[in-house]
Parts: sequence; structure tokens; C-alpha cells
Amino acid sequence: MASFQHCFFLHHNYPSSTHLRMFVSPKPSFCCRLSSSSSSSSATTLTTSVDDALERSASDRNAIRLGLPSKGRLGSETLDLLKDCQLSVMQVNPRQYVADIPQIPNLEVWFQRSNDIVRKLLSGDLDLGIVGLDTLSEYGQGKADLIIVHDALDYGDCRLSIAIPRYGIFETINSLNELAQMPQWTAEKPLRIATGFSHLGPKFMKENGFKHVTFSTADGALEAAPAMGIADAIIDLVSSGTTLRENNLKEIEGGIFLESEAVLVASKKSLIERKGVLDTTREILERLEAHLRAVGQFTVTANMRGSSAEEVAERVLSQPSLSGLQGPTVSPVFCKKGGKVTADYYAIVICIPKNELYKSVRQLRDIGGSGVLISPLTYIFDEETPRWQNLLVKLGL
Ligand SMILES: Nc1ncnc2c1ncn2[C@@H]1O[C@H](COP(=O)(O)OP(=O)(O)OP(=O)(O)O)[C@@H](O)[C@H]1O
Ligand SMILES: O=P(O)(O)OC[C@H]1O[C@H](OP(=O)(O)OP(=O)(O)O)[C@H](O)[C@@H]1O
Ligand SMILES: [Mg+2]
Repeated sequence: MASFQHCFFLHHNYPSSTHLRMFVSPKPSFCCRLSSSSSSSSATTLTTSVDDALERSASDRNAIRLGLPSKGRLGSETLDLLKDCQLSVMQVNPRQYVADIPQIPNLEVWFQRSNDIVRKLLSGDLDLGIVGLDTLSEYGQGKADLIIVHDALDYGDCRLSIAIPRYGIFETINSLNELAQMPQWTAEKPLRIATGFSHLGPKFMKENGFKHVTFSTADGALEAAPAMGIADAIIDLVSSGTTLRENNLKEIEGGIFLESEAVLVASKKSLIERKGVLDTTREILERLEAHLRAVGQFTVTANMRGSSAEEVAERVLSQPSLSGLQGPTVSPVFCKKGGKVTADYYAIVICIPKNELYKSVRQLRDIGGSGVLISPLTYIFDEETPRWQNLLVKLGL
């Protein structure tokens, strides 16, 4: 493998100052404002929680700490997901960085920038966190103490990719190989890449045999760097591809090196050593898994005339879209006729994927279904949660 030369950084923004702000106590006027608000009961809890945390920062803490992204697209989607899992985060004011999840009593939520969540998991100041896989890989750098508990939270989808201009010397370049082979890159005039991924970027280029390459970094709007003449290429996150297109840049074959979405991550040390962390992790994981399984599924209930439960079940199962997760539940609907209790009708309950809903309702009607009721599902709990078993294996338990 060719050696990796000319790798340096023009600027590094570590450490961030956000952690300094974290322990600033609320202004006295803040408490007055809270007590006059309509949500004074939860406000009291939260104010107490800041005080508790400040007290505890001097001594050893007992509470379990979950780090959540404090802003940006992951911030709001994380809160939405937790709410959908019946784990609403009670945050009185967006500038207050500590919050509670009342469903889980001994849990503190701390809002932090994503990169600081990873750093604080490593330093033992957080036990659990939700971040993008890209941030985890960049700042966690494969450290064994960071364990991914849930790897697919189904939001924050993007990819880490190299992009080059569509114009000039790059017009005919369409793959990483072609880029590496361009005669332009020499020790005196290396390929200049702008990236916020100061660890993953150089690693990827080295693994792909680029000899003459330098890196610079910026905190955002990297797509401007080639047109400004600051860089030849960029390594950045891409989702819809709009920002690249609008800046006259293109992705190339072999240039995607990480597919990312939001993940739940834990400190292995905390899971093993800190009391209650494993149980809390299990609860959060089970709720997340059960909720994400339920997303896009509906419960459908309908009445159907029939001679027996078996006969009704047979009719339902004859339709390809009506077999549900584990076949239909069929129960007799009793009524009194001439002083005798009989069951002419049966209630059927099935789970149907959202995208098959209309087709399924038509099939139900075709076999005599009536009074069709449809409700969204909150959770589908399986007997086994595979991710929990995986976690126990990773912990050697
Ligand atoms: N365009 C995108 N579409 C979907 N997810 C994205 C996109 N860009 C980033 N992400 C994901 O969201 C995470 C947070 O990105 P976001 O841009 O919201 O915050 P940030 O980069 O930490 O802050 P900022 O860009 O404001 O400095 C990223 O680590 C990544 O996992
Ligand atoms: O493929 P797209 O859907 O266009 O999204 C990609 C853009 O989104 C992110 O930037 P962000 O919006 O976070 O702005 P930033 O550059 O200031 O971080 C990322 O850094 C890209 O620039
Ligand atoms: Mg961003």
C-alpha cells in the first residue's frame, strides 16, 4: 500500500465550548417565570433536577444520564421518536440543557452537541446517547467502550461521501479510481480536500491508496470550497443530494464510505459498572424496538358473519393481504336470539402494513367483512428482542 503523505489540518475546532455552558445555573428570574407558567408542576421537577445535578457534580452521581442532540435536525426528530415511544422528554425551556423523562425516574437527559455526546460517553459523563452513526464513527474512532445498542432508529439518514466538481479537469472523472489516477496530484500539488471529518476522511483516502492529498476543515457550507478555490474536492454528508447539485458538485463511484442514521449508543463501562444502567437501557431499547416495529402498521378490526371461528379464519386466510403478523384473531360476537345466546358474527383483528391498507380493506369487504375499524399501533412487542440478546453477548453476560 502506498504511503500517505501531506496530511495536515488547517483548523481544528475541538474542544467545543458547549460543555462549559452546561452547568450554568438558571437565573433567579427564571424560577419566578416558571412558577407562574401553566406547566408549573413539571417546571418544578426540572428546576429541582438542575439543582440536583449541580449538587451531584461535586460528588459521585447516582442518576443515569442520557445525552440527546441539543439542536439541528436530529434534535427535534429524537424528541419526536421518544414521544412516540411514550418516553416524552419534559424540557421547560429550550435553553435549559437538563430535562427529565418522567416514565423513567432515575434518568437525567442532557442536551449536548452530537460530538460532545460521544466525547462525554467516553469520559464517563454520560451513560447513553443518541447520535448519528457518522458522528459516532468520527469522534468514537472505533473505541471498544462505545457500544451501539440500537443501530437503526430510522431517521437522520445520510451518507458520508466524497464529491468533486462537475466542471474543468473533473468533467470526465466518475469514480474514485479515476480520481486517484489523475496525473495532476503530485507532492508539490496534492489533491486538496475540505472536510469536517478529520478522522474518517484521511482514513478513507489512505485506505484507497491516495498518495498526494491534503485536508482542510470548516464548520459548515463545505460545498462552497471548490468554487472558492480553497479545495479540489469535499468529504461531507449527503442526503437528498440537493446541496451538491446546487453547488455544481457530483458524487463518484466508490466514493460513499459510510451510510448513517441515528443510533442509540452506550458506554460499556457504564452498562457493566453503573447501577441501573443495564435495566434502563433494556427499557429504552425494548420501547424503541417495539415502536419502530409498529410504525407503518395498523390494527384492523371487522365483523364477519360465519358458522364457526375456523370457517371465518379460513375465509380470511384465503386472502393474501389478510394474514397479519401471526394470522388473524377471530372471536365470537354473542347476541341473544329467542332467549338463546348465539354467535352469528365473529370479530376479526389483524395487523396490516400501511401501504397495503386499502387493498386489505377491499379484500375484507370481498369476503363479507363489515364495520371495519382501523387504528394506528403504538408498540409491537416480540417475545424476543434480538438487539437485547446481541447487547448481552457484546457485554459477555
Ligand atoms: N442533510 C442531512 N439529512 C439527514 N441527516 C443529516 C443531514 N445532515 C446531517 N445529518 C445527520 O444529522 C446529524 C446532525 O447534523 P446537523 O447538521 O443537524 O447538526 P450539526 O452538523 O451537529 O450542527 P451544525 O451543522 O448546525 O453545525 C449528522 O451527524 C447526521 O447524522
Ligand atoms: O444532500 P442534502 O439533502 O442537500 O443535505 C446535505 C447537506 O446537509 C448538511 O448540511 P447542513 O444542512 O447541516 O448545513 P451545514 O453545512 O451548515 O452543517 C450536510 O453537511 C450537507 O451540506
Ligand atoms: Mg450540519
